[in-house]
Amino acid sequence: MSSRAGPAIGLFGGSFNPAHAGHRHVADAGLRELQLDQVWWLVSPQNPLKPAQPSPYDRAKSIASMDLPYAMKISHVESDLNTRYTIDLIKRLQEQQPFARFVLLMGSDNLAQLPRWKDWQGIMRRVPVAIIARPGDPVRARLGRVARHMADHRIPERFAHTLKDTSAPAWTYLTLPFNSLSSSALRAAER
Ligand SMILES: Nc1ncnc2c1ncn2[C@@H]1O[C@H](COP(=O)(O)OP(=O)(O)OP(=O)(O)O)[C@@H](O)[C@H]1O
Ligand SMILES: O=C(O)c1ccc[n+]([C@@H]2O[C@H](COP(=O)([O-])O)[C@@H](O)[C@H]2O)c1
Repeated sequence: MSSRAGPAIGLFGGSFNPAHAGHRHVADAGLRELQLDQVWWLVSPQNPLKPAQPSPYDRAKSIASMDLPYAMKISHVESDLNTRYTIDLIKRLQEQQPFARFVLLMGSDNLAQLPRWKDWQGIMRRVPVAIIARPGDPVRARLGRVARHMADHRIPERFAHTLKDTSAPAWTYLTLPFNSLSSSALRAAER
């Protein structure tokens, strides 16, 4: 690690419609397993692959109600920068904070979906990525296109704490005990 290395920051993007304990499980893994200094809950203004979402400021209220530790913060930087695609956000953040060590956090459903994201290979070249196992189809995610393509760059789970100091491309897959919550299940229960 360079002596000029800045804080290790987990970028945890989501729709959070609403936020729930499954999200907290991912953010906690960022602090505990990955030993990041901070985790930013990035409220996506509009996931390009999802139907229209309520206002990000309304969705953020459900995050705020969770009483987050000091090392976690809620961020509207995607609204402020007017970015919608993760690659564009990462480029802007890396310009703004060249010494920060950004790590992208996501659940395993998003690993399976990653090939549909704008310039996903560019994302992998720019930031280390941590995948947190999620019930559903984790085997497909683990053995899917991204995992095969990036097999040589995978860090074993027992070395996950080194991910933040590893140059991209690098990724790890955390097989923590599952958390089975989802926003869609919560929305369905409310109807
Ligand atoms: N229970 C969970 N375990 C692991 N990762 C999760 C869990 N719930 C959400 N995530 C991850 O958190 C990020 C944000 O997810 P999102 O806000 O879309 O919630 P969601 O529960 O997946 O929503 P929906 O059910 O509406 O698709 C994604 O990377 C997703 O994979
Ligand atoms: O960049 C993309 O093409 C892209 C496509 C789909 C989702 N994302 C991002 O993935 C993150 C998780 O989204 P979601 O809706 O699954 O919570 C959020 O930060 C989105 O902006 C990004």
